[in-house]
Amino acid sequence: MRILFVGAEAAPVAKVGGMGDVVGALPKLLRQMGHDVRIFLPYYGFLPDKMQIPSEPIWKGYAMFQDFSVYESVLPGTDVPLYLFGHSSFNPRRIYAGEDEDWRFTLFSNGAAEFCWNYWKPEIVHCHDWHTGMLPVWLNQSPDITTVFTIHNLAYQGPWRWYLEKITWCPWYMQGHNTMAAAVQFANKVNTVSPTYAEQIKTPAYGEQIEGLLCFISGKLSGIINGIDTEIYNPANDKYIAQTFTTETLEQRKVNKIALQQEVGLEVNSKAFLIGMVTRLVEQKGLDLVLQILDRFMAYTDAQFVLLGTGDRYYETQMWQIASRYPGRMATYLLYNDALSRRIYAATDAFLMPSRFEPCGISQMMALRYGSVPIVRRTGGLVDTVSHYDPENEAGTGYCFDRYEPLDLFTCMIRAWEGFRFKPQWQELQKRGMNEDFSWYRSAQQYDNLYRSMYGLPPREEEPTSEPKLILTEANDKS
Ligand SMILES: Nc1ncnc2c1ncn2[C@@H]1O[C@H](COP(=O)(O)OP(=O)(O)O[C@H]2O[C@H](CO)[C@@H](O)[C@H](O)[C@H]2O)[C@@H](O)[C@H]1O
Repeated sequence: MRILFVGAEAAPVAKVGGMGDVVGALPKLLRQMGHDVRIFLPYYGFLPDKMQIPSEPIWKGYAMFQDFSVYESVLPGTDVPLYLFGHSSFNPRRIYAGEDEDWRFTLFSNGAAEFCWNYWKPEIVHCHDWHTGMLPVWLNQSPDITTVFTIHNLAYQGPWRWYLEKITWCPWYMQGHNTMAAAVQFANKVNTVSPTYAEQIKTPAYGEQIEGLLCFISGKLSGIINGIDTEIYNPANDKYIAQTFTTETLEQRKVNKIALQQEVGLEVNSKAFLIGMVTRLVEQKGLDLVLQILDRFMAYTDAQFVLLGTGDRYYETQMWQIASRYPGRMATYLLYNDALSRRIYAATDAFLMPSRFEPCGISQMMALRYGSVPIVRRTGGLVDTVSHYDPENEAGTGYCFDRYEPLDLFTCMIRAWEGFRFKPQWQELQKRGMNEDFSWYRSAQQYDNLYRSMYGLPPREEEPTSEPKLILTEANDKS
């Protein structure tokens, strides 16, 4: 099938969070399964630094009284054709956070619709999050193009309808008070990124005001868990970490801990219990809980803590201030850095993710892959990917708590800190996590079946995976 992915992010060239991972990884796998998948992405000002882009556009179009150009390239490291939507509003060297956000992403969606109608006609347009929410509405005009809408984050729902009516074409049949609601109504299939979250968003606690609508369309709503790129994120050959390792050579992992402690200015001590966090600093990620207990946790224990993240100024300053009270024991890095994030996954003993809500979560899968034991709140995709540690039966992969309460998080962190003293059991816990299979292959098969179902085709028989299994046996040479 011909499939066009349309989204605001695509790793490795334009990524802020997990959506970029999905748009960057899934097309590669779907192409291996025989689909002609291509990506449509804004031409951000920083992209020429990261990849080769021809100077001549392949097509010029017109939408919302604006001229735009489309450039063709290839997503680096893959064979996936990448179309870049060129317009001056995307020239700044940023992905989000501008005053013209609503306007320029509506223009981007409009450009994508024009592109499908006039240049490369796909059978399926796979849209991601509110930025692309108007596409299912407009493409409803074309019965030969079907749409899939993936919700990565329901909290961000895009511009209101009154604003859309001022700037663009809202057809007479359009329903929905913002772009997210409109997409949910008009997409042929709607999915979110884990089965648990797909159920949760039908309730008032997680539905972000559109739970009624999501219940109403539940017949076309499903949950497909994300994967991670197990080739790029592989502790056995990751060139960004000080020491590669596998489940067989877990002892060597402490070299990474020492290297990280040196790098971020923590006291060098391979026996210290080191907790890491790599995250967008936003309410979703449970930072208000962390702020309520972190000071006490640091005061009561000898643990160390390293944070890498950017986001709300309030959380940035609060975390920075706690760090200043624990020199040598807590480090806060307020920046975005992929290489450092890998070193944190590879060096920390535990990884903290106490999310208020979590559609899927990629960081906890990365942590498991690199042997960092997740401490998570049981919500959304965290329920589907981390199982509760049961020392008696030697089962489970992480420490979990249920209620969104500071005391529950505190208790859970203390339990992990205590558990870390029992080295053989801890290592088994790490190994179980590292042996979990989070490769994209399984998700790709489910997306394939979703696409097939839209054309009345039966699900494909499960084929043996062509992906290397995640059971690691031998450390590859770093070179
Ligand atoms: N400062 C920093 N430096 C380096 N790397 C950083 C970083 N901050 C974050 N990252 C990286 O960004 C990714 C975060 O992905 P998540 O899925 O955990 O959260 P996010 O909320 O962005 O994604 C949303 O979309 C995804 C995809 O569907 C869902 O899994 C998720 O639940 C939903 O909230 C990870 O790869 C992490 O390593």
